[in-house]
Amino acid sequence: MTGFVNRKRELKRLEKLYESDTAALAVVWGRRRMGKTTLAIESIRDRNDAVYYQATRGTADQQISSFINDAAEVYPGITRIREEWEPLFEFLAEQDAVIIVDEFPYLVEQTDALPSILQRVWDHTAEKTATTFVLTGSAIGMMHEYALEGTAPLYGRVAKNPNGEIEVGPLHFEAAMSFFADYSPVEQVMTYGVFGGTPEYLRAVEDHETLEENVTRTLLRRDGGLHEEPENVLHRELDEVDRYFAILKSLAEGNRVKNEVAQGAGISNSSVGYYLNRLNDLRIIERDYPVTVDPDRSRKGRYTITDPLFRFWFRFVYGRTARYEVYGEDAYIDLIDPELPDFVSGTFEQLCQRAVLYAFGDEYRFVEEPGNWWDGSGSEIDIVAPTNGATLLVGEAKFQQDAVGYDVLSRLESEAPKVDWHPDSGGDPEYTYALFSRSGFSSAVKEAESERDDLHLLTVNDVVGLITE
Ligand SMILES: Nc1ncnc2c1ncn2[C@@H]1O[C@H](COP(=O)(O)OP(=O)(O)OP(=O)(O)O)[C@@H](O)[C@H]1O
Repeated sequence: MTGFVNRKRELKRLEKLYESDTAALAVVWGRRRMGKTTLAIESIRDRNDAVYYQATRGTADQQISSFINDAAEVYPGITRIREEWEPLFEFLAEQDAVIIVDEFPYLVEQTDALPSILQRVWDHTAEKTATTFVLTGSAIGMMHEYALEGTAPLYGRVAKNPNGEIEVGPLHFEAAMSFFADYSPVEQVMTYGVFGGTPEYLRAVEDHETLEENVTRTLLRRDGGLHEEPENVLHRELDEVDRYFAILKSLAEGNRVKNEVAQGAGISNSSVGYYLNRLNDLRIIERDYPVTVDPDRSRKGRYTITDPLFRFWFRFVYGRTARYEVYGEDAYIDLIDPELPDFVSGTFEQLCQRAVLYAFGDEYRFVEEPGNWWDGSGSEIDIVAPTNGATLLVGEAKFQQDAVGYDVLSRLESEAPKVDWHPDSGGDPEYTYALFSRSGFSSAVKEAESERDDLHLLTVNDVVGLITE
């Protein structure tokens, strides 16, 4: 089994808080299964001043007594303290302890004054010590309510510290690779494109043979471990779940602009924004802008389902289980496999955007993260990367099973001048073209590359190699 992977940045931030001479209150948040517990435990592995308590559902008395038991392993004196949260926390703060309360929302469900109690402990005692309190929670709405929003009781104390808020998101491609290191680059991109970077989902597919087997076993079968996962996450996090289902289904069908999403979901345009924002808080969807546009001043945003597993589920699993049962063993080959290259192409595109930084970083200084560009009249380019000079790098990424032909290059050349970008020095941009392909290039394209300096060809092996090097 793969050991602990990555999370170096998050560990460093926690370590800074633990080592500092001043008190710190930190919140570690992220969707369930992202690895908050694993991170918290790893962060105190070599410490002898840390209390780790994993809250479970139960009465407040049970929770307090479990907390005392766990804390007493490190601070035996705690058994003499009155069995109430306030004096217990004060006692530990006075020892300069590191205190991790995992799944803090379970405690608040029983003791709704707990955020205010903690606030009091902070102001009376903890603030003058070198203690660190870490609260984790996967109920994102609740973590916002208690600590992350401007009006939340603990907000000021968390926000005061630059390392106070630690969001645990999906693992990047290169970290996720450790779970399927034996796969070829194409299989790696496809697996990441279906399962994404949630460690628990990657655990479900490591040590297994093929993508077909993994998808069939975990997602298509009624008893598959991930068969109901997106549904469970939505039910756990949100009210009015039907509306969120309708919106995600609408997005999975290809609607991306707000009013189209609303229309596809059968929800009024004026209320859909609220639901989209909540899904954005959960990091299930995001709003993208053309790379040359300032998001704060643009109305051009398009929504996408960012989490690959959610995207896959809403496209291929939701409402289709009975059909897969009828197809039996052929379900994957007949119904999913033919659509997968198209489905995974968005993930491949994002990886190509990142690869641009490594492939061309020595030659150009990019002034924006490479990203998509589109206008309102049907023109679109997969990769656009403005530089600090006169060059605009433009690229197309193809994950199809055919070699990329000259038509792709011609189209890119005719679309490039439509991008609304000009060099700071004035004048017209010079273009550098990059084509990315899963299945190689036609001889005409290869010949063009050998004759021109402004054309670069990269395969999926190059892309994966550049990112993971
Ligand atoms: N950095 C990591 N490297 C390797 N495996 C990991 C990593 N993070 C998490 N995992 C694995 O993913 C699974 C889920 O992790 P974990 O329980 O820590 O998530 P969580 O965010 O605390 O979830 P929940 O909120 O549901 O309790 C576990 O099997 C864990 O071993």
